[in-house]
Amino acid sequence: MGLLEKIHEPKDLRSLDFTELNTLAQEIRKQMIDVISKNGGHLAPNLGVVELTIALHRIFDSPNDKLIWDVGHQTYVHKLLTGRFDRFSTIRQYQGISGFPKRSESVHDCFETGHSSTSISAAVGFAKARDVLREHHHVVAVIGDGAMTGGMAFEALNHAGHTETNIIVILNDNEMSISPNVGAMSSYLNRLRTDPLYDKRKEEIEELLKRIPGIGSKVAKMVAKAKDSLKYLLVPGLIFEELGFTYLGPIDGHDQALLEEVLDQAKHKKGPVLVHVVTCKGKGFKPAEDNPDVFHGVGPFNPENGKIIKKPAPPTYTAIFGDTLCTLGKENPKIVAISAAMPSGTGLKDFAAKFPDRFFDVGIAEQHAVTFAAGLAFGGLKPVVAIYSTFYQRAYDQVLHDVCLQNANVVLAIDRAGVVGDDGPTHHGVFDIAFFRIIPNLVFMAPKDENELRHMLYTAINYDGPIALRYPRSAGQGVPLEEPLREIPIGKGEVLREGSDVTLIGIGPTVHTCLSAAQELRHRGIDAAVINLRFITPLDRELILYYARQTKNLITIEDHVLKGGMGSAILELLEEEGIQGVNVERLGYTGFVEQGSIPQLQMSQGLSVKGIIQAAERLNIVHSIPKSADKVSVGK
Ligand SMILES: Cc1ncc(C[n+]2csc(CCOP(=O)(O)OP(=O)(O)O)c2C)c(N)n1
Ligand SMILES: CC(=O)[C@@H](O)[C@H](O)COP(=O)(O)O
Ligand SMILES: [Mg+2]
Repeated sequence: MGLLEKIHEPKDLRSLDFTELNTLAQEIRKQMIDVISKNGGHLAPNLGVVELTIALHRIFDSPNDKLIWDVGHQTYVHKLLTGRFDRFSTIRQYQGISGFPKRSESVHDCFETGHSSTSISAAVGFAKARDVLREHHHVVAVIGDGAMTGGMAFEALNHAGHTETNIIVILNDNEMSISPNVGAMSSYLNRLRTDPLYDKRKEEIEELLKRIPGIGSKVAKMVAKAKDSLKYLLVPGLIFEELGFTYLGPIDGHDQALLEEVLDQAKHKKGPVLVHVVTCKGKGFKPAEDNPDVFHGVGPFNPENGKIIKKPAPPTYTAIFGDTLCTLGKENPKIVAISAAMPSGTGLKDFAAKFPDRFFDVGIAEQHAVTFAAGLAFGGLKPVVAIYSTFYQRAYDQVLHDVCLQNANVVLAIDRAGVVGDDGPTHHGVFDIAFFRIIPNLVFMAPKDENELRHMLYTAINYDGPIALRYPRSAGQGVPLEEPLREIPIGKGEVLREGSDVTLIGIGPTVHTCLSAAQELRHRGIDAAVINLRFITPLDRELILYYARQTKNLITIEDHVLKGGMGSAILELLEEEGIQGVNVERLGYTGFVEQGSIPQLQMSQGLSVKGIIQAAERLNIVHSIPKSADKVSVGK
């Protein structure tokens, strides 16, 4: 049995010496490589924080002291050290442990994260509560250099500094966001990391002091001891000092003894402290060290050589989006593309390479990304803002207030719309229909397959005003890509199948589940029409009302929560038009959706052929479900 299996809680770490800790670090890395090579997950971020997490759990006393992890994708080590070694092989799996902090999983997970740049705000909250309740524990936020580019982080630093709140912020600086980090903060940190002057100036000053007869060597020792005051003079960690923080660092984030010494120092300082830790993303696994972006969030791979195991599948919607934007970008020099720190995740890497002056990676700053786009639009360009659905939540006011209210000519590309799989509830894009469809002036569409995505993107580029399209984190349907690109008439759905007994209305890829269900219903003598709605706003009112009156039964199916979704919009339409005697069944999610594979989640949530048949049963238009019903489901 190795050391790791004997660690059931942080206190078990405190009896180990540095040789044993080094062995433990190796065991942790091996365990993560083994499990993530099967499950997939955030390997590189976690390999980079092994020594840091061990040190944090040795110097601080979780759960009395609060450890809050920004984004939380780097908490696998924390989970291994806080009693979840035995369940670690289930990480990110359906009904397994989460890949992010989960309060229900452990008392050591004091705050749930997943969206970036929230940790310092939460830490200030915990600290202020501690002070009001006259408690005396420590509060520590661990935030990466990427997350530090998020506006919320600055809001919190500003508040903490101003109120002199006793918190410790560990800045885990590995020069990487998902891709190489961007922005002025990143260049600033780079200067701090690599400031040759700091060491030189420190030596020069100490040499100078030693030369002063009599007192020199004593003063030199004193100054050397009071490193932090010397740093204050020398190291331009000033941005944090000016915000009221004591800045400690930069220090080697893989030097266990040094980490513990500095964390202990930070623990005894008054007021807000920022410890600048320099780490290597992917440390200890060469393929991940060499390609930290690829191994940031990785699928299954060969643990021997890091070779990614790719399953044959049609191109993803994201890939088709990126390719099409490059094609359109060649023809139209006004097209510019914006990413919030996720150029590869959003398929914009090729566009960035082909049109470097027309691509902007703004860092983890979705709010800025959207309003920046509005500025670009009124400046005469055609901006396309590609952000995951879940991260668009961060920029809601900017979409409403800065884009739609003033009709800015902006394209909102909403990637990862629908359940996204193993990332779980913090990342599922299942609220955007609700929060975007209510905004006036916004056209909002969803393609049924990758071919329609291309035509919709073409339509969006040629449309004058705010327009959004949502598409999932999955492979396309493998349909042939038609040329030439053509405009989709705004607000017009399409009838894929005629029928007289019930109308199945899908939006996006759920249309394919409707088509499969219609086949199944036909075997029971039920004649189902299938509509590809295409537009959430403006709704194709005429089409919906015609089929509502004709079949008297509607079943809507959306990869989205029911509340405020596409089905709600159709109910509102029937009510506005005073339509009576039409039965409606809506399929979608009733709340937060857990983690698991996309098909698993859609099946378990009733977004499947079986789900539609059961809905038809509830409408009393079909009476039994043979076993074969549930073989097919939406998405891949
Ligand atoms: C609001 C928000 N936008 C985007 C993301 C996607 N995302 C997850 S991790 C990450 C990069 C984080 O970089 P950093 O904080 O430096 O952590 P590292 O992975 O380098 O340890 C991004 C952009 C997110 N989780 N939240
Ligand atoms: C932790 C985080 O928010 C990102 O790494 C996210 O997991 C990426 O999602 P995709 O894998 O869908 O690009
Ligand atoms: Mg980083």
